[in-house]
Amino acid sequence: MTGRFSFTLNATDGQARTGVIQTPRGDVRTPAFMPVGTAATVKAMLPGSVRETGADILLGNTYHLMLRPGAERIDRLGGLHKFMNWDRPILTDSGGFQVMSLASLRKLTEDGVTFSSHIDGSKHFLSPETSMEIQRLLGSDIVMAFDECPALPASEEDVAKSMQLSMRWAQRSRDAFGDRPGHALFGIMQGGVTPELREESAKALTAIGFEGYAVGGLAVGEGQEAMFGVLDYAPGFLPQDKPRYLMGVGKPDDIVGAVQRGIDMMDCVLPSRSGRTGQAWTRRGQVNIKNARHADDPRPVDEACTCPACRGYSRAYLHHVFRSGEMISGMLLTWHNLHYYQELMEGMRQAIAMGRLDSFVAEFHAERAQGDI
Ligand SMILES: CCCSCc1cc(N)cc2c(=O)[nH]c(N)nc12
Ligand SMILES: [Zn+2]
Repeated sequence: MTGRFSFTLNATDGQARTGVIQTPRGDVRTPAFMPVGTAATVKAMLPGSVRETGADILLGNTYHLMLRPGAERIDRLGGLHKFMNWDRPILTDSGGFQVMSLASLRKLTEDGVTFSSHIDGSKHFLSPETSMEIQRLLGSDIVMAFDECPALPASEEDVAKSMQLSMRWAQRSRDAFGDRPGHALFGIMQGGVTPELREESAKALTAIGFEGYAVGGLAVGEGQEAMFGVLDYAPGFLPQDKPRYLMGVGKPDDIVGAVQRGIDMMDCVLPSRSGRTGQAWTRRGQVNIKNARHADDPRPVDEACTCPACRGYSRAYLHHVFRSGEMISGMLLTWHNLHYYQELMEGMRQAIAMGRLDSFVAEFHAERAQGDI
């Protein structure tokens, strides 16, 4: 595969930016929302359907794929793109975050993390070097540095120690990544909610040099106010000419606020996970389709939505198939939610390009304030 990885900023509006990440497997329009395909699938969706919602890039998980089916097996079968039938860009997380949230019997040292699989209890080891190798075997286009995301609550001293470990791991990730034209390695800023630690982390990562920079250590229970408090300054510590990725975010209003504060890329399981539980995200807020009030409602979830769920089905039908536990229920609402998220991103990209993000955001909040009808 030939071609380069590059990022072009096309317009700014306040702190917000819109641009394009060019990769050999295709362009990623920013600000971008990246659906999560944890175990080589965006749950309840075909790859072609995910593309139809407007997604330019998907996420994969080193932790899950190394445990099952195994990175070597995926490599032997032609890599993750071929394996999951998605030929556009894939970003993979480095695994440390998932180890700390999913695995058992974890032992963290300077060298890396040993842990037991949450699937079968087998023993594994992840380090910057093994994470880079796994992500190379998967063939992902954007590789994340191996980091540690401290669980809350954590003292400032512990957050500082954890961030400094992650910065040493960032250097080791860079060294192990090697020279891979067309592929990108992103560093991950840590530092909790302490400006000085965030700045120290940004300086360390910038000195190492990455093709993009993530803001990690957020969306871990700190709440939107604290998260926005960090985003009011942290993106500004990062290089202006490189993509900024806020990990694990979020609800639609989190995403809008993050874009306003200079974030270019986000990912979250929320639209797909909540779609499987009957939660629809709309311009007018959340709709719990399992609520009895929808049992006889002939209207679509959102009259203005052009997704297959809204074009072809009533709330009454969706209510019925969720109540009956039919597989189509999660398929339809996952599709609707991802479609809504991508429409929100396209709306912000256009608004930034026209210098009217503020009025777009005002309209976004005004519509949600009306609530569902
Ligand atoms: C497929 C999931 C990607 S985002 C996972 C994630 C989510 C959140 N909230 C934080 C972090 C973090 O600090 N570091 C890393 N590697 N990942 C994080
Ligand atoms: Zn819809």
